[in-house]
Amino acid sequence: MRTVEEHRAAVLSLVSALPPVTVPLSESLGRVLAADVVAAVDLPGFENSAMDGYAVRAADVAGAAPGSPVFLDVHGDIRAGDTRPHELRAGAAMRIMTGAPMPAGADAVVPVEDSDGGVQRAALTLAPDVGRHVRRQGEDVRVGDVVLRAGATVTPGRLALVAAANVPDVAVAPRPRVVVFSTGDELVPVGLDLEHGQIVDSNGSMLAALIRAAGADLVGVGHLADDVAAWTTLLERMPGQPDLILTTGGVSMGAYDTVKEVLTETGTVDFVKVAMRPGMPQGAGVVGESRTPIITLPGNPVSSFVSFHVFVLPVLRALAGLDPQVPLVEGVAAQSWSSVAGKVEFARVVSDDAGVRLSGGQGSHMLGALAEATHLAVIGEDTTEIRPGDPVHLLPLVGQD
Ligand SMILES: Nc1nc2c(c(=O)[nH]1)N[C@H]1C(S)=C(S)[C@@H](COP(=O)(O)OP(=O)(O)OC[C@H]3O[C@@H](n4cnc5c(N)ncnc54)[C@H](O)[C@@H]3O)O[C@H]1N2
Ligand code: MOO
Repeated sequence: MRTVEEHRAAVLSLVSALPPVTVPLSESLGRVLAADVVAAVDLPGFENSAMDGYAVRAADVAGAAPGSPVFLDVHGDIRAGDTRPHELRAGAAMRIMTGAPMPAGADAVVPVEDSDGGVQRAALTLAPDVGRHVRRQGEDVRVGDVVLRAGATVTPGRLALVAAANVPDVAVAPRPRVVVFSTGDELVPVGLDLEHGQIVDSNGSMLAALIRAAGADLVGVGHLADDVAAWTTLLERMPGQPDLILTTGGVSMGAYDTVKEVLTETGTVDFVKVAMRPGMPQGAGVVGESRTPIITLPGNPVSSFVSFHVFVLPVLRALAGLDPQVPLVEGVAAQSWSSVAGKVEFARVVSDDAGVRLSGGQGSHMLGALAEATHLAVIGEDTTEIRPGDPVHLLPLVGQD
């Protein structure tokens, strides 16, 4: 039997990083930056007022106070967006609006609330310190500063920073193109009437969602019956020019495990047992003239879900040029449970302030516990018993808040 690490290394050896893509900033939300972003301008780009009021020389209004105003002539208005150069004469003030450029010679702003609001001549009742209510050029960001590092995910706040830094396009990690095939004669699309013996193809919906949540592009999804001819045709003409093909089902020991039968014949896909629970039967290799990487996941829904997190997610990350390994987080067990010796167990758990608990029944067909889980608890092959208070390594689930 292969170890989890050995099989992960085997699937990772099938892929190499795709080149980064450049996208308009408006399309970058949620994407991972592939290069540092460098500011094209200072922020603020010029010295400007933080308040609606009067631009002054602080020295000209020293001594102003409520009840003992200083009177200054007002030499015009400066509005936000005014691109003309202005100069403040000694002993005068200019009305200025929030965001408007400070006139040369001014070094402070008196808010309009601390005045009589005069337009020709104003009574000012505040003596501001030098620099008061003035936003200095470059105090936030300097032109040439790295404002975001490669690897950062673009959030609305970061997007605002890049826009303000006047950078219209960003290099981001590519979205790998993935196709998914569910296999098995028992599968029926969701919403149709089920005959006895039939089930809904929930893995198709699940894997499509996982692929999208992992930041990849789903470029094809389908169902294949356990039919060798259909498979052979498909392998000759794979739609969607995918970077990765995923299948679920048909990889264990059954007499009708067609995926295994057809792909074994190609000689380029290995079927192995991995020392893990769930997710023991796995397959991986390349298919077709394009030698497209393929990962064949076991059909049991929980096995498929766990295998996605343990093997497919690192491959998608590697294709996107990211560190394949998602960091584990630490939790503390709040209950006891037993784990099988000799296999790594990926238990479906809830982890919150109350600690780590199993999220429900752990059968590899049990979707109830999957739906409630926040993490997979990674229990080493030598551990057979988890007790309350034990530290637990946790793999965060894709798409989980
Ligand atoms: N004799 C043995 N039998 C089994 C072994 C074994 O080693 N020896 N391994 C078991 C383990 S572990 C797993 S996991 C499964 C893997 O089976 P397959 O990958 O061949 O998957 P299927 O047989 O096609 O289906 C298994 C199970 O999952 C349901 N299924 C399949 N596809 C879907 C889908 N798209 N959506 C929802 N549910 C799906 C299917 O109906 C079966 O109940 O093999 C064990 N057997
Ligand atoms: O290992 Mo299977 O994946 O138990 O369900």
